[in-house]
Amino acid sequence: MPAGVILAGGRSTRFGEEDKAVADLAGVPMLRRVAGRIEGVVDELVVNCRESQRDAIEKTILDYPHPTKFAIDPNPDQGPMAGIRTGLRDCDAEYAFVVACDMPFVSPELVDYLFDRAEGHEAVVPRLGDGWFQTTHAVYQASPMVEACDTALRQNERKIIEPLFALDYVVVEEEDLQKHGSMESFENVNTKAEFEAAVKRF
Ligand SMILES: Nc1nc2c(ncn2[C@@H]2O[C@H](COP(=O)(O)OP(=O)(O)OP(=O)(O)O)[C@@H](O)[C@H]2O)c(=O)[nH]1
Ligand SMILES: [Mg+2]
Repeated sequence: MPAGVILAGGRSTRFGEEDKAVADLAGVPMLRRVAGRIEGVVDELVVNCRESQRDAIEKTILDYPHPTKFAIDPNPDQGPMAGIRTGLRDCDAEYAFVVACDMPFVSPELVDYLFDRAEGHEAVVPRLGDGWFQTTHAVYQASPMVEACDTALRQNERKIIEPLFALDYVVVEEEDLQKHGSMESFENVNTKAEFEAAVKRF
């Protein structure tokens, strides 16, 4: 089975003082919820974050049913694409589902479908009706994506979409996504208000 990579190296500035990754979302830290949602479709978990976040996050995943690993950003604050690179570099599996720590409604059915679509390709990226590529809710073949990220970063390119164009990638459109899981999967929690609204749904 493939790996799950959870990105948590951001500063949660819209959220406030607290690290949203470990914020208590109706009794379960948000990152732990994300990990739990995908535990049936991955068998390895890699968490990307800064060194200073590690202890607090580690406590929340001690009971995870699969091997877990931390991929610590060598240079913090280089953006989510650098985080994807750091996380994927530490995966044992050939393919990984990369997801942000603030997507607590991630749908395992949808993730499984993205894995299915990845066969024979280097990336599978959902695109919603608004036209945005959901690069932090996507499947990548680890080694080509790491290489593509390294190339982009070397060119001082931090746009998260950029490495994709160096890969053989599949785009899964909203109409297709809707048939394979809930669109709640793509919701992300940035502010305290969004967080409180999410609490009520659990
Ligand atoms: N490794 C790493 N991950 C990041 C970085 N910036 C954002 N991320 C992650 O990318 C995902 C989406 O980012 P945002 O929703 O902007 O989260 P954030 O940056 O922590 O929050 P804001 O400060 O409010 O933008 C989250 O899982 C973040 O943890 C970064 O500089 N490095
Ligand atoms: Mg941010």
